[in-house]
Amino acid sequence: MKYLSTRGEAPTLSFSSVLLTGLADDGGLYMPETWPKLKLRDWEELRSLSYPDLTALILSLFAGDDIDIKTLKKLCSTAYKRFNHKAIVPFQELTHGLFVQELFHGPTLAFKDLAMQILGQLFEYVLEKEDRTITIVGATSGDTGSAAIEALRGSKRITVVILHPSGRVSEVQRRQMTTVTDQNITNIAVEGTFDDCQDLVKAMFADQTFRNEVHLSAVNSINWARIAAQIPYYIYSALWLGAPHRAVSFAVPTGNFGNILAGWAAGKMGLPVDKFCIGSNKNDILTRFITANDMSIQEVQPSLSPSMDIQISSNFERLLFEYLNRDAEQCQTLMTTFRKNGTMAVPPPIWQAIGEKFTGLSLNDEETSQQIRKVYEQSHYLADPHSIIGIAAGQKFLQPGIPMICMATAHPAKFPDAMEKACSIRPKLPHHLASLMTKQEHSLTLPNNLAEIQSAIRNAINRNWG
Ligand SMILES: Cc1ncc(COP(=O)(O)O)c(C=O)c1O
Ligand SMILES: N[C@@H](CCOP(=O)(O)O)C(=O)O
Repeated sequence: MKYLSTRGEAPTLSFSSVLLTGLADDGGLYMPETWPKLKLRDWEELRSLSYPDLTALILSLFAGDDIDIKTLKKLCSTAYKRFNHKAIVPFQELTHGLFVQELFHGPTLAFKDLAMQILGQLFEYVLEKEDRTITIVGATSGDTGSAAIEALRGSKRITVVILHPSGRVSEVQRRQMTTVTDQNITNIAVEGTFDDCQDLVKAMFADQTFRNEVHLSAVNSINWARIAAQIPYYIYSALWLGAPHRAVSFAVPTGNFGNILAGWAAGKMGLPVDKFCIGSNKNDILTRFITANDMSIQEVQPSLSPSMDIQISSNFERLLFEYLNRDAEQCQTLMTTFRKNGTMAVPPPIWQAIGEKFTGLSLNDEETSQQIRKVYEQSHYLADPHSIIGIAAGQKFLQPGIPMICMATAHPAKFPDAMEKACSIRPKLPHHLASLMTKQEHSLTLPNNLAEIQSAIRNAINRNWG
């Protein structure tokens, strides 16, 4: 299996190289050259597997000859040992035909653990095999950072630097990152937004000298391996609800567009999906695009769902590339003008085609609180301020006879203030995080300045490796 860049000017790479490369040399995102297709007997086999084995099988279709299935099974089994639910990704029917799939039973209580715990295993395996070291610089609006730190802390081959927008993540999210003391971990609070943090990461990838000097790699969903590892839970719940013989729909609270793109990738592999329902908070660029072909960047506004306070959704580029019939030149032109002018003129036929598969709903903070309260009162289900937006989108677009699976992406205890405001309940952190709020924090605060952050990264590398 080979991978090519959405911008068409980077070398094609194998799965392991894509894992270590992160962002393509030409600024594009890697995509599989062809989509692996699941045949009828594959579905039967998948149905009989545990979640870790199902994940290994799906990953083997993307890893090609790079990693054999036996190894993948071992890595996936280790990755999911730290989940505190037997089913790993359990789901339940909330109201008739509407299901909630909980993706937050991993160590940091958000869906990021599902891919990140595997990435940790994959990185160690490939780096060991190639006898290499890397520096990972990640951007987070709250959850990717702690999941990456938890998956990679203590690694001898990886220095990890996480950039988060200063003052724009919840206290629990910040502490999950800043209280970790392993010497390979550094946190930087950037004076800016998540989009600024993500732009800094992309600028570091564009700086070839720096990139080569530090052996830069990525844990954000710009890294294809992240997307690949998020595909299995879509297949898992759909299988239990009748796939491939019956179509399902998914409702996903969306920010960087990685999670929902993984579901769409499952569709490309043959999973019958009726609709993908995007849930946005007041940073609603994706919903504006779906409903009105308005892809214009507005200022990022802090909301009750901080992890979705994003305007520039990296993975939209992957979707665009595919709907442009893989015309990398056109994709490159659209993306470059988008960043230059702050708006993208998606050709109307492409917008219409996307609109046949995707729908969108956005909630402001007041609506988010109301929905949390309503779902709790009606169904006794406590959804966090991100998950509730997916649930609201699922409710809006539910069709008779088509199961709607709403992705619950974080545990409500990560956002106690928002939960208390919405429904007067302050959910408790699970036992393993009981001391989080009293531990000492360690982080740097830096301006949104590439040179200063690169210098801090060099210091982090020196501190870690001497
Ligand atoms: C809790 C939570 N929900 C939803 C999202 C949005 O997911 P994505 O960025 O993959 O669209 C995020 C951030 O990624 C998140 O942390
Ligand atoms: N919401 C994310 C933002 C980064 O998304 P990613 O999927 O590209 O890692 C976060 O919580 O950090």
